[in-house]
Amino acid sequence: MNETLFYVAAAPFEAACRVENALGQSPLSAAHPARRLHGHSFLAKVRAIGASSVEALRQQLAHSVAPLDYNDLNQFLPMPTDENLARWIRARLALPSVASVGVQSTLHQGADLDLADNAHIWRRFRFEAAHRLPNVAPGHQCGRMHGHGFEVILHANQNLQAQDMGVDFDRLAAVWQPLHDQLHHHCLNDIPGLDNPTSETLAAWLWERLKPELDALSWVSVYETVTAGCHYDGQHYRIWKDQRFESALTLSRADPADSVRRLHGHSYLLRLHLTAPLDTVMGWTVDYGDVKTQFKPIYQQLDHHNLNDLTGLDEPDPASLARWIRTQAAAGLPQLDRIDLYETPGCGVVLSWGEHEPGLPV
Ligand SMILES: Nc1nc2c(c(=O)[nH]1)N=C([C@H](O)[C@H](O)COP(=O)(O)OP(=O)(O)OP(=O)(O)O)CN2
Repeated sequence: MNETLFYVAAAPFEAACRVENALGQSPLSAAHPARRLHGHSFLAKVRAIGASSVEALRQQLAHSVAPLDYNDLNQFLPMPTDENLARWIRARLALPSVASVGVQSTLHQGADLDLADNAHIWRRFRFEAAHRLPNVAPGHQCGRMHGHGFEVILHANQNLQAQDMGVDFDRLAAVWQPLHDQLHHHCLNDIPGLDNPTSETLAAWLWERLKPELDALSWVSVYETVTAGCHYDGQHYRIWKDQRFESALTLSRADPADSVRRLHGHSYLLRLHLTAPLDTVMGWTVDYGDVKTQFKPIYQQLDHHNLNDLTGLDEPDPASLARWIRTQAAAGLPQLDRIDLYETPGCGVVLSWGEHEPGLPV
């Protein structure tokens, strides 16, 4: 399977806007609050195939959004939807290697656009519920009644066809609301169809109910905990498990003037993605706990260590480190097909070699 390496970077900016043009026209309803002057802590994101370094890409993105910071977006673009902002930043970045540019206006919603204006619109929701997994082995922690603050992301994919806006975030909220009412402050095991409420079962249950309401729905993501969850697209289950490690490094091949040649460190975030068919008895693909167990020997080499001491890794730049992790994890985690490795929040690499949707941006 071909491997794709994306460099990813993020840059924040604070800005005011009004989602209507100078003529008072807007894709939003007349009473929509976003038509009033308001502000957001925006986050711009870029994903590029090839960059001299993650930091270079971050600096290019930060430079591109700098004029927008503490400014009025309507002075820069007539209709400052997240989609148009992504287009504006993409044009200013002018990097041939860019795969997508995203803008999120809040922590809970955003739009990512590729070069052909294929848009990925997403919005995050949350509900609080109890559950237990009835088929796990005796003593497994998830067999006990417990609960989570579950988070769900609804993803919609469409080509924008030059429109200012794709699927309205409010539309995502509207289709979500009846499901929130069924799930929030309930025990999932009591809900028909959720007698074995794994992340996988829940993602498929949500998909079946939402897809007829929203044709553009492309994925449903269920965050069972802050470190683990499942994406489902009507056919494929893709789970992830996050690991954090604290490591020191020097990058001896960097430019002589670059401070990363000095001994420094990062709090890394590693997201392991696995694709596997559903085990219909367990209701899951691979137990998150097993992912953690299989990864433990690798984790122990990474966490609170100097990455320059790792055997078989010449230089611990994020791309080389992600490839090293892929090699080390292959035997224990054969279902692994993507690794996201962030050195700093939003900045790192995505290494993908799976068959299905390597580009899912979140
Ligand atoms: N593939 C799945 N594996 C597991 C599921 C699931 O739904 N699908 N569910 C569970 C448990 O319900 C559990 O609550 C979550 O598991 P885990 O990530 O192991 O939880 P931790 O609190 O131990 O997470 P850490 O952040 O690693 O401490 C189990 N597996």
